[in-house]
Amino acid sequence: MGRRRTARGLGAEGGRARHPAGRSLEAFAEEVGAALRASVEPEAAEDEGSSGPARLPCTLAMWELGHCDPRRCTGRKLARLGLVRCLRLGHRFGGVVLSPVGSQYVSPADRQLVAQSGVAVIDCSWARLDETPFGRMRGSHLRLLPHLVAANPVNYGRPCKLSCVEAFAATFCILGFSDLAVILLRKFKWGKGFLDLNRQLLDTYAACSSAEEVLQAQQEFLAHAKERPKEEEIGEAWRGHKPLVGSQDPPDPFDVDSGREFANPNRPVAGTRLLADSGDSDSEDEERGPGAEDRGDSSSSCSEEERPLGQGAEARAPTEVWKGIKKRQRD
Ligand SMILES: C[S@@+](CC[C@H](N)C(=O)[O-])C[C@H]1O[C@@H](n2cnc3c(N)ncnc32)[C@H](O)[C@@H]1O
Repeated sequence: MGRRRTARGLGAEGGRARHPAGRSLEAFAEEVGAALRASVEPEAAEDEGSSGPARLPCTLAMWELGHCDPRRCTGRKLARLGLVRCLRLGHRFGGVVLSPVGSQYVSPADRQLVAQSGVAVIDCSWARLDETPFGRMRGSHLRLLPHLVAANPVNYGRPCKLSCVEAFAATFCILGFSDLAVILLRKFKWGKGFLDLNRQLLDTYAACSSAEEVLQAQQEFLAHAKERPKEEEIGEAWRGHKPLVGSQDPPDPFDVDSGREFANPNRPVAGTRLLADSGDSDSEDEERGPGAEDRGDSSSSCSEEERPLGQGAEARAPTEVWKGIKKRQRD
């Protein structure tokens, strides 16, 4: 077969050449910091001599099944922004594959694997898992995320069924690379809410050393949550915890053919900007809003197999960075 196509200067191996084998976790962590700085201060990165937008220090990829409304789909938005590359069905991905059919949990034991080979998601509909060809999205490291709660406006407060960007971000937080989570989540108005909602759990999982410890931490958390009736707003969502595969759910509001109006009983009723978005997690105005950094092509996201990896941002604690970003946007 002919050589694989490259896109926008990305190497034929989807940036693998830029992520040298044997790179230490310390070196990776430094690159994470540089990526965050470059994402927050792209001008400063250029002053330091890097040409063009900074790249993420590891590959982010997705198989895109075309189930979701492109305007709402968080994975497609990341692809449009050049932060995620798209994979063809049949393509094997060497890093962690976040999958509803995974059986082992993401844990800090995956740090080296992710630093070396990256993370992929499967951009399909939660309501159409039965017709999703998981066998054609191959990988040796399928992973589930432990219990966390969605913060995107479409599924706010629902447990486990995260959007693509939330799944990537959760993985990076559990692995101790939370700056990468910030780089991705800051592309969404509601993104910081994901970290706020899940901070305690993410910290707990990040302090584990193995998938077994993560499982145990989750079980302890869920057992404790059951004993704590109605203590917190999203408690209802926790009690609704169901397996990812085989549950009888209503249509996924992210889907192409779902109506724009739907009710999510978990969504908060305070009058925030987030609530003004009528459930559209990926609206065009958001992409053009401050900090969205869209590179223009908003109509297609995965037409090419290989997409460039993206920008990055600043080596401060995530919350601090977020405050800085908000201040810059106000100014
Ligand atoms: C089902 S798609 C839904 C995408 C959504 N429409 C969006 O806009 O991002 C979400 C993907 O994120 C990953 N993901 C989300 N929650 C997960 C979990 N609890 N465990 C493993 N992977 C998960 C999987 O790759 C999953 O297929």
